[in-house]
Amino acid sequence: MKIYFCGSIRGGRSDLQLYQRIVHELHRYGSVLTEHVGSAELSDTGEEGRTGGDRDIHDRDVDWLQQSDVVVAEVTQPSLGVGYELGRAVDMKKKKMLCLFRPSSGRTLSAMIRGAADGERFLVRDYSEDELEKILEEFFSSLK
Ligand SMILES: O=c1[nH]c(=O)n([C@H]2C[C@H](O)[C@@H](COP(=O)(O)O)O2)cc1CO
Repeated sequence: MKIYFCGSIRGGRSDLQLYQRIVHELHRYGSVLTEHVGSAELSDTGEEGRTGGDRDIHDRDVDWLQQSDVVVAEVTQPSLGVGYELGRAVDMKKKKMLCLFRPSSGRTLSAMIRGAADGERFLVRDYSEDELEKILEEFFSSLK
């Protein structure tokens, strides 16, 4: 199973430790194409210095998105890139998507994400950090 994980980079790295935990957990279910999202070496400037620059990052990520079987996104920290990835994935029709949001952040999730939930293919799940493992287990066992 190929998993595309979305998390904020240039939108801000305050949830980095949680992304690391999610990436670690996702390895139990398949290969994580976007492991770098959970890398402590990546700051909010992103993959600077990459040959091909932002165009290359964009094209590689859209390609990975196309290859992926499922998309898991941590959407608490608002990020243009994550919103864009989710919109593109919706258009790819057959992908199953899980968006994880922490109400304890005090934020209100964008209507364009919560309002896209259909309870089937596009899931939005409010959670607290201690529920993470259980929620991922439920999600991946529902795919079998
Ligand atoms: O350097 C990068 N590498 C990369 O893979 N991304 C992708 C993966 C993340 O899920 C998402 C983050 O978007 P943003 O940087 O706008 O927060 O975009 C984004 C950047 C920087 O925008």
